[in-house]
Amino acid sequence: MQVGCFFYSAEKIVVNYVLVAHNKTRNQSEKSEKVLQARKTKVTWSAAQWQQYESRGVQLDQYAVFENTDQTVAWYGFGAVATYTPSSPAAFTAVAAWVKQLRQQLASTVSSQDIAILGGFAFSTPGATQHNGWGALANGYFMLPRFLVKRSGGQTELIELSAAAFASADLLADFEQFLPAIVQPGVEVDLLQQVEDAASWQQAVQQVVTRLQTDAYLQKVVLARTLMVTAAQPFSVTQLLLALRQVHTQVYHLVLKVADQLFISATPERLVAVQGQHLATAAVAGTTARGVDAATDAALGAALLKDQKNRAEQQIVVTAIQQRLQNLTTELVLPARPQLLKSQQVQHLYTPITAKLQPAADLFTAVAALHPTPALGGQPAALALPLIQQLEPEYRGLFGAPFGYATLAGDGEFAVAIRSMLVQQQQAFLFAGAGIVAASKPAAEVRETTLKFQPMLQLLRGVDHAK
Ligand SMILES: C=C(O[C@@H]1C=C(C(=O)O)C=C[C@H]1O)C(=O)O
Repeated sequence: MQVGCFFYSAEKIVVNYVLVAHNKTRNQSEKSEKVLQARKTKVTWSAAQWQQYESRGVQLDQYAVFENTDQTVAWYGFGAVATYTPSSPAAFTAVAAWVKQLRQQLASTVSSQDIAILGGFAFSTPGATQHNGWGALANGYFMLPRFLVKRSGGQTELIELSAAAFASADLLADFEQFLPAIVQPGVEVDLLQQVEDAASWQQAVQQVVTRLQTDAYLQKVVLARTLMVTAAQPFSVTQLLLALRQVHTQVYHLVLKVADQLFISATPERLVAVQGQHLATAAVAGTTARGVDAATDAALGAALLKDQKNRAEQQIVVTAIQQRLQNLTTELVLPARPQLLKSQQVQHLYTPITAKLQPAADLFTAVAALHPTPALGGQPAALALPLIQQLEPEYRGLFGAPFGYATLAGDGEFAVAIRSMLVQQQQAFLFAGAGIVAASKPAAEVRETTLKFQPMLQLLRGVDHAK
């Protein structure tokens, strides 16, 4: 299905408009004082109408997008009723507690399945001097949107959330009123300058390889590098999002805009999805290029499936995920051999994994157990993460971290925010990493990360040049 197409029933139905707390939540609501109002309506917007709403929405101080890889589930957040920056090392527990608190404050018959927070965690806790360009996003950032658009099961719904009375009785009119009137124009930008750290990064990779060859315990370290791109004019958020949907299909689309900072990811990698007790995750690691034609592409894929170094690199991820889910789940199911996961520029080894969550576990305990998998951190994490901290030139911020949505009912999905960048006015910081093992060749890892910059570079070059 094309992104941005909303051709559903022509009728507008206001499902809920409830202003009083129900009994169950009254005590907690009184304690936390605020009461969260919610109402929703089914919507039937055309693609053009949706595009208009989005290009107005991106001018708000907060805008967020989560679209899953086949575009069957999507959440969009326009503005925020509340925001949360999880600054402690216990970020996952803190966000879980925030979601619980929101659920207790909900004073509406709109289902908690239809209300979600959106946003991303930081990859790690920033050190005192490590914030670099991340600013307000340095610790991760979550929002409970003021207006949510939810797309799932072939339907699109608009949900309004408010801590005060609604502006009018008409939800759609409130939405129209809330959005800035002017559509952001799409401007052509010239990429002026690219600053990369390939040479020094290659040396860091060599250091890691030496360490891997001499340290009996260290198996894998994922090292990332950055590319800074500066343009003559500020990048247009609207143009970037247009290109994101146009160029990158079959991947997640993740967007978080806070004031003048914009984080974008076109990642193929799921961290974890939870629906009821059902959990789905994936081990994604090992990389090769896409071929110029079908035959070359298939040959590259077949070679990757047979390659011992890449198979070992990916098996480390599979094994770690199995171990980490052991105490949280039952009925863990996974195929014996990896498959291929293909996106625009690269293909990976991929093992989908499903399991049943134990009653005491939930989406956030699963995120906490899994992040970072050895696909982004290394193995063992206790040795790999300090090396990353020491050798990487830049703080990762949201790069490689869990980004997604969580409903107030407890379901949700987090992707691993790779193939991503932070855009601020006319500057963009791109991130790309590669799993290093004892058999890695530093020059090949530079080529691999150069390839992994391409998805975001394409967006910066604009829709016209993107294909
Ligand atoms: C770290 C990145 O990708 C990860 C590393 C991979 C690898 O080393 O082969 C493959 C997929 C991702 O899990 C990235 O794209 O920046």
